[in-house]
Amino acid sequence: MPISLHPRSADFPWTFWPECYSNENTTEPLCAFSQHSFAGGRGVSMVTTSSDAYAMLKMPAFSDPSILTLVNDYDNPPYEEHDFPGKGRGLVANKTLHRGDEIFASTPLLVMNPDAYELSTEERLKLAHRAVENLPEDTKAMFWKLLDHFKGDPVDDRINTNAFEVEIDGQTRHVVFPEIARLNHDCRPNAAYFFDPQTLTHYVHATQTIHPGEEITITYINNEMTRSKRMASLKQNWGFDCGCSACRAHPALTAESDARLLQIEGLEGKLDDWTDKSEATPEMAEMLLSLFEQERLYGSLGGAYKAAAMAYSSFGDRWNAIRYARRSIEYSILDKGFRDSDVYAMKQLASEPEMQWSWKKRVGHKRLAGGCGHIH
Ligand SMILES: C[S@@+](CC[C@H](N)C(=O)[O-])C[C@H]1O[C@@H](n2cnc3c(N)ncnc32)[C@H](O)[C@@H]1O
Repeated sequence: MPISLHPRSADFPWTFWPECYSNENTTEPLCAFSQHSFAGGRGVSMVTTSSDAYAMLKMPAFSDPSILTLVNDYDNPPYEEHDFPGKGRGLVANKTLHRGDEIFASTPLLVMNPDAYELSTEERLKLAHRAVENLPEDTKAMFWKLLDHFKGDPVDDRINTNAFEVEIDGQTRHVVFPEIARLNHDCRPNAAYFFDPQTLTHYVHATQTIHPGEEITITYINNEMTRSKRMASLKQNWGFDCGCSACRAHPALTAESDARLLQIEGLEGKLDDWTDKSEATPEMAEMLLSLFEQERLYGSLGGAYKAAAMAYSSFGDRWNAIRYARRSIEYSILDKGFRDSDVYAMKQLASEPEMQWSWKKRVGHKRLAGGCGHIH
């Protein structure tokens, strides 16, 4: 049953009085909070506990509105909407986008705490509907334009079709960004995204050159899996049969691609072995990079460049360690964000390789470069 939350005070930060529900499974009531002033009037609604909602208010996204001045700017977007048979609407570049160019920077219109699943379905849906109903009119209209793939409850369905799972303060949240929800999936995408929890901003950047007329795509899944696993994951979690070129390829080409992906997995394991028995060499890291390029997994190159930087560092090769650390930063920033620990570690490696724990760690290990087998 609905319950009341706090006595109303003069500095009440929400636009409406929150509607709340609880039961024997919930440790705290779950409520629908809305704030119209958020992000320059775009507004946001959250279905969460009171303690979580008030903790969010202390985050820079709420406490320092000036940090959001450059986000949600859609006056002159580098894309147009098109219809794609079999996958609905999508976005197509209307100018050349280079690697690193920003495509979106958006704040959410809905933040859902998965603890709401502890409520009865009826109460959870009441909160979700209340959260949408209480958004500013223009923002609400953006929500209703989103695709409802599963054709169930209209609010729940739009959330399930379009929400991203993100971490805010170490907690999983399901979050809806209306602009990014217009991007379709491709197992070999040309754009990557990351979420910055401090500013509650979701960024999308090009990871390779995107020519005018090309569809802008992201991956919805871990696209380093083999084709059958990728297709099963998309079907199970998103409810569609993937029709991207990597999924539609001839079985002979798919077999080659799957073999490369399995080799990537094996090499990543070897390069991550820092024991005395490690067989890792820079040549393995070069092979890993080559496989990522062949697979067109540009969004994941940050991790491969990191492995290469560390491999060279471990053999005391200063300039190759720096070269690959710089490349890792360039890619990882687009895929993991500018506050990511890998980005920070690679910045350290690029500026002072000799001071890092990996430096010369494998000097003395065998470094077999392969070759023709002749004895010279
Ligand atoms: C977040 S929405 C993307 C935008 C959506 N196409 C629209 O019309 O609003 C996700 C939905 O788009 C469709 N979709 C996205 N990528 C697809 C793909 N590669 N193949 C088929 N359908 C796809 C599926 O219906 C999926 O549930």
